[in-house]
Amino acid sequence: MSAFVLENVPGVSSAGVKLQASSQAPCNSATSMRISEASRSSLLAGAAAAVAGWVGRSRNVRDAKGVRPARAVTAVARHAGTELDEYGPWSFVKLVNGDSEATVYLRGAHVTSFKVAGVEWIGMRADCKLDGTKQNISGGIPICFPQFGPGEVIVQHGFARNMDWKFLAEESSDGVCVLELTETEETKKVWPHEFRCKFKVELKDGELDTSLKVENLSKSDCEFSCGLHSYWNVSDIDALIVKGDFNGCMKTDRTADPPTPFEYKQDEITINSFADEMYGKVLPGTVVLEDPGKGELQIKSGGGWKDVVVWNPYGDDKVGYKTFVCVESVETETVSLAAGKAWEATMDLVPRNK
Ligand SMILES: O=P(O)(O)OC[C@H]1O[C@@H](O)[C@H](O)[C@@H](O)[C@@H]1O
Repeated sequence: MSAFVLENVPGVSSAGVKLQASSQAPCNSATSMRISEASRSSLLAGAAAAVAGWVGRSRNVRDAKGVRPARAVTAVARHAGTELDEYGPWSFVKLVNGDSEATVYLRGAHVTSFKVAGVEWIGMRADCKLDGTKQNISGGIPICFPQFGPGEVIVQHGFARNMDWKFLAEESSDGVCVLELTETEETKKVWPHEFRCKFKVELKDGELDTSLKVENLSKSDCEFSCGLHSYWNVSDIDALIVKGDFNGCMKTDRTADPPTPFEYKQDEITINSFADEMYGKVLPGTVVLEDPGKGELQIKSGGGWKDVVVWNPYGDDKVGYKTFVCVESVETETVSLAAGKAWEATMDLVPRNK
């Protein structure tokens, strides 16, 4: 197995590696778009360099630990690999492992694609832009931190999803990427804490595991709420069944005025109108999306995730409501984290294609 990280290489190498990866299985439209934007001459030069392996590019290509790979980069798309692409307006990491692939943008540490044998499980909204013209990515797996939902000082769903996270090459490896976010002068204006968030995404063959760690690096306690506002790709929202340990939980219809919790008495959720619902304290646990058109997705949430929020703007064609559902792993209650302490939560995705 050879894993590598492609650094910001001027000219040929970046385009060449993307050509190799994309010619086997394009990951998403952004990848294809970037390749089509590349000049023919740099693609050809890059392709030649890739065929020749890393020879002549040893200063440009290294593995996650800084060691030159022992085999040509052309092998990476068929085995576990991790590639940083800094060619376009927003950088992203492409992970491959067997017949699985995933894409993670540095903007928001945002997973925008997870495919197994070509079947996409991540939902992207029709109004999503990956060209840098919109501050946040609409769809995918947005990380809402340090606030889930609206607020007066911090933007809706927090600032973390609107910021560029740092790719940690030294902590990443075959099929694994780790991204980091720390405070800035801007974040301190709205949330006066020093912190480190790390988001680890590990692509296995047929599974994608994520873990979010929040460390309080301040000298005093900090408070936050947090969530993965995950969008899942579905064949048809009307046919979808969401299953989980919901029977007996407290459900809040957040569109009601006032939103009053009541006991939910089923294990299934179906959606046939605008939905913004919170199912309290049903995690850690597994929620399953049963999609007659494509198979099932197990969403296994652990650690600090406690609540499930279901959101779908039913009827809104502009955002493509029919082919996605948000089933979110959330901690809606305020977490109080002492100085020097860490909070952690995991979400693992296990799809089974039809
Ligand atoms: O459009 P956003 O900010 O990505 O969030 C999507 C939706 O997320 C839901 O949780 C909110 O209740 C909606 O108000 C919001 O529109």
